[in-house]
Amino acid sequence: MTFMNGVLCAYKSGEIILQAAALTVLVTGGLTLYTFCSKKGHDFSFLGPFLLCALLVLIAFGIIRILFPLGRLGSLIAGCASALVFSGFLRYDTDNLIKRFDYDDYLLAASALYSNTFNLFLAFLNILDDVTITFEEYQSDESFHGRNEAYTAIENYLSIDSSERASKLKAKTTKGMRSIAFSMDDYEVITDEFEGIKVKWYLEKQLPVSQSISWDVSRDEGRRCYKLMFKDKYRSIITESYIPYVIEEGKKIKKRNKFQKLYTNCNGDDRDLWTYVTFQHPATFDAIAMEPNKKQEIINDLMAFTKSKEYYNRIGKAWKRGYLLYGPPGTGKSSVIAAMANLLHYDVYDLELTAVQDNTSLRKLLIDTSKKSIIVIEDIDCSLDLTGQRKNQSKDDENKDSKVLPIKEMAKGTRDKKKSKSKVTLSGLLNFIDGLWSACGEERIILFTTNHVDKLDPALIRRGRMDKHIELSYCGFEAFKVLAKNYLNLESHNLFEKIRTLLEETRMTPADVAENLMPKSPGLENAGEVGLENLILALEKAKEVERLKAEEALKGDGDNGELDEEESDEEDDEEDGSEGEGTSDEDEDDDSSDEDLLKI
Ligand SMILES: Nc1ncnc2c1ncn2[C@@H]1O[C@H](COP(=O)(O)OP(=O)(O)OP(=O)(O)O)[C@@H](O)[C@H]1O
Repeated sequence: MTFMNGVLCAYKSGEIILQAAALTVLVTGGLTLYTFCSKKGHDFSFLGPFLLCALLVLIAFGIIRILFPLGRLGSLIAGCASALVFSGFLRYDTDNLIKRFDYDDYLLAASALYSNTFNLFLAFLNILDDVTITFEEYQSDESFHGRNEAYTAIENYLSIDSSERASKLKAKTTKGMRSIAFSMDDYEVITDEFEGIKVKWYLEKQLPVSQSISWDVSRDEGRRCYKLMFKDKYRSIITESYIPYVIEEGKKIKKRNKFQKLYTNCNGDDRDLWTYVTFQHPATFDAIAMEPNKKQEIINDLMAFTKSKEYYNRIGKAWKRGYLLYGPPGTGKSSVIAAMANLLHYDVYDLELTAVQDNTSLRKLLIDTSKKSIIVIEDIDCSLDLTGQRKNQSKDDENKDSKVLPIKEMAKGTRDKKKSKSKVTLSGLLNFIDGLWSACGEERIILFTTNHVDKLDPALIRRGRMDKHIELSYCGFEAFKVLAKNYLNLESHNLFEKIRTLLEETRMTPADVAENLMPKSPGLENAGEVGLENLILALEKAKEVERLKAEEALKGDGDNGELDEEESDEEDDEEDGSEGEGTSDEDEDDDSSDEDLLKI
């Protein structure tokens, strides 16, 4: 009984235990005194049968409460009734001890008195009991594998400092998490404090009700629930402020601990649509060389998107946003994607269209992406042939007939052969972006990159599908300053002005600027100056090459006159035809283009 008492007290707040103990001492002392004082007066032996009946009723009520929990009111009634019954027993047993028991019965009388006092204490404990809120691990209305999000958040929240707060801990490593996670063990109690209010968290393990075979291993070993205990007077603070706070904090901790993932659909394994590796790209917006205003605009746009759930609901649109990043190679398109993922802490799904068999597979891939993710299709102009097939088909046939294939055509032939396996259509892709299926899952960013924005089908990149078009261009002076700060830790230098002039006169990608700035040997003393001089040399060289090219072009124009013009026209036509691209085609085929099979 003493042991049981100890266990029970461990799960109650100290204040309640003290109050219950004080009440017990008061009632026990008062009744004993009264019985002693009325030693010769009243005879309480008549109470025996009544108390026995009352005890049986109490036991029956207890069983009913186990089968049909009657909530707080039930425990209040049970507490008051048992306080009365055991006060009666105390009175009755003390009376027996004084008047009827002889020396041999004292042991029995002492145990009876101890048991009465203990039950009285329990009754008071029951009356003064804390409010308890239970958070089940699995909710009955959720899908078979669904875990209660609140339970997971609480688990994460309690894992902070749990190694100091709980005496028995569980340690686990989870795929995709940064470190070993400690959490309180079953039947452990952790005390927490919120705005000066003390609460207790208790982890209870419920044994499985049915012994039926389940494929879900985690559920076979029994479900768990967290019980939050607090005093009734704090009910509103706890339910309105503390619990939302715990859940919010728990989610943040999960986000902090979680590794971002980089998924790919090129896995060669039919079982999993996506396979992933840990996403560890270090790019941040601070390191992106770009006009500061433009950079800030992108950051603001992304942040606004993450907070726009209500807004998207109100206007009746799926909560997703399309970005088109375009610009020459080496201007930082991939780096911006990585910076976006790091800023938002989203997973990245790198969708390789050439590996998707058909529209159905594309839809399956979409459904299988998680929320809070960025779906990327890089170099979309290389993945898709967007100008319709009829013209290309005839061109392909022509190519097949030709005996000697130029290297470019041979390469294209191999690529097309690979592409022909895929039957993804433009309409399939458009549906992927903003069709009915695109609304499965929320908080998603769809991102296309291209080096040739002019070659893309307008339907693919119209506003609404690709909401924001971001051009990444050659390095300007502001972008250079970011690179100089990052690569050389230089914010100003007397060579900056010269570089500014050269950058205005010639075009160089941020990738090339970065490469020139990068110190070539570690620990160089004047690395900053050497880097800047390297860049100046490279810029002057690039300027000279551009000048020579321009001169040659001018000279060529003068020599060849009209003949060259005709030839170049023919070349252009050929090129347009062979690549299957051109705005006029798009216009002609505008309506049918959505339905056309894309060569992937
Ligand atoms: N705007 C930029 N800011 C900072 N670094 C850049 C920028 N552009 C390019 N770089 C540097 O150049 C390298 C290549 O850039 P990145 O791959 O992002 O260019 P890209 O435009 O995606 O090229 P591609 O079109 O060929 O894929 C990066 O590793 C990065 O270090």
